[in-house]
Amino acid sequence: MSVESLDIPEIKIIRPKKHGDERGFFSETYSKASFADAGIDIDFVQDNHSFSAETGTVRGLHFQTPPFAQDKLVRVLRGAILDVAVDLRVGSPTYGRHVSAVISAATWNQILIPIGFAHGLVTLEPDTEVLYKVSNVYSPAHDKGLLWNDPDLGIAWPVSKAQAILSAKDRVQPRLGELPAVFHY
Ligand SMILES: Cc1cn([C@H]2C[C@H](O)[C@@H](COP(=O)(O)OP(=O)(O)O[C@H]3O[C@@H](C)C(=O)[C@@H](O)[C@H]3O)O2)c(=O)[nH]c1=O
Repeated sequence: MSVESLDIPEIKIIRPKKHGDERGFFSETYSKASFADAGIDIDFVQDNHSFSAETGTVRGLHFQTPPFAQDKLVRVLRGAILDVAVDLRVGSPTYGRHVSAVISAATWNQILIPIGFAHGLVTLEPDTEVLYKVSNVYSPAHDKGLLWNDPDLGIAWPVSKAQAILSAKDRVQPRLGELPAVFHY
């Protein structure tokens, strides 16, 4: 596998090897040992799988607060997403800034989003399935959001507000300036 840092260096793109043959392919999509060799030593405790029927489905931006904060390792089984991570760590040189990357079944890449970031995605194809590992259990009381189209974030989503398909809760999340300081650099 290869590991590459994005402009916010804590966010990594991981490309597992894909062994193709006449039957199809084989891939170690996660190996604790290989990740540890690459300096990524995270205990993942839960796998999440989401399916979005329509192109332009926006999920996020989401994070869980301590003591239930989560690292996330995201990949796409079918279709494609634009994945976005926003730095929420107060005191970070990249606080409030974001990175985005296309993650797709075709490229077989993954994105690692550590604790301290809000995470969101928009589907770029219909019938997109996302599978991601998280390092802490789901805690509804600690599950928080940030408004996906907060102008202060300046995220170039490929969908307009009118086109985006969102959950009811994600239409009304707080803006960055309204979030309490929960993560520190
Ligand atoms: C996140 C989560 C949700 N649920 C339930 C709650 C709810 O009834 C249903 C759908 O939840 P949501 O609307 O929060 O699903 P969704 O909007 O897909 O939430 C996800 O968005 C992406 C961007 C993330 O980063 C994830 O961590 C998660 O927050 O699933 C669980 O049972 N376990 C979980 O871990």
